[in-house]
Amino acid sequence: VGLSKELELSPLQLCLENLHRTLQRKDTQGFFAYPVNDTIAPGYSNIITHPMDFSSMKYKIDSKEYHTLEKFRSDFFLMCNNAMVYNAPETIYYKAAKKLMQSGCKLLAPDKIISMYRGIG
Ligand SMILES: CC(=O)c1cc(-c2ccccn2)c2ncccn12
Repeated sequence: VGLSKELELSPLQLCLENLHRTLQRKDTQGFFAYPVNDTIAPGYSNIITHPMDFSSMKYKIDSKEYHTLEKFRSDFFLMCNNAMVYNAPETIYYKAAKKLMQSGCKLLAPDKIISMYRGIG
């Protein structure tokens, strides 16, 4: 039921859901919504050893795989970095990743993370 579902989410999870939603909203073209596959990106799985995308991050939040904000933060930067490794600088994907990373830097700045823990703790 609705309320009991809500209560299942720990304070950390609520914080992670919030950060995830805020960051995903910035991906207006949806380039980072789902795993990149080799059909749309030839050779992707040979070049990128640790793929990451917003849907995988959401799954990790819901399955309580993130025990700290730092783990969530590193997955977010992994996702952006992968796009800046695979795609050439002049591509729309590289530019979108760079912009998304800049938003993430602000939202996930260490001092912001600390104040979030203060808020949770
Ligand atoms: C994130 C990324 O590297 C990416 C997303 C996509 C993408 C994602 C959704 C729809 C279309 N393209 C993509 N296509 C070709 C090469 C790279 N990409």
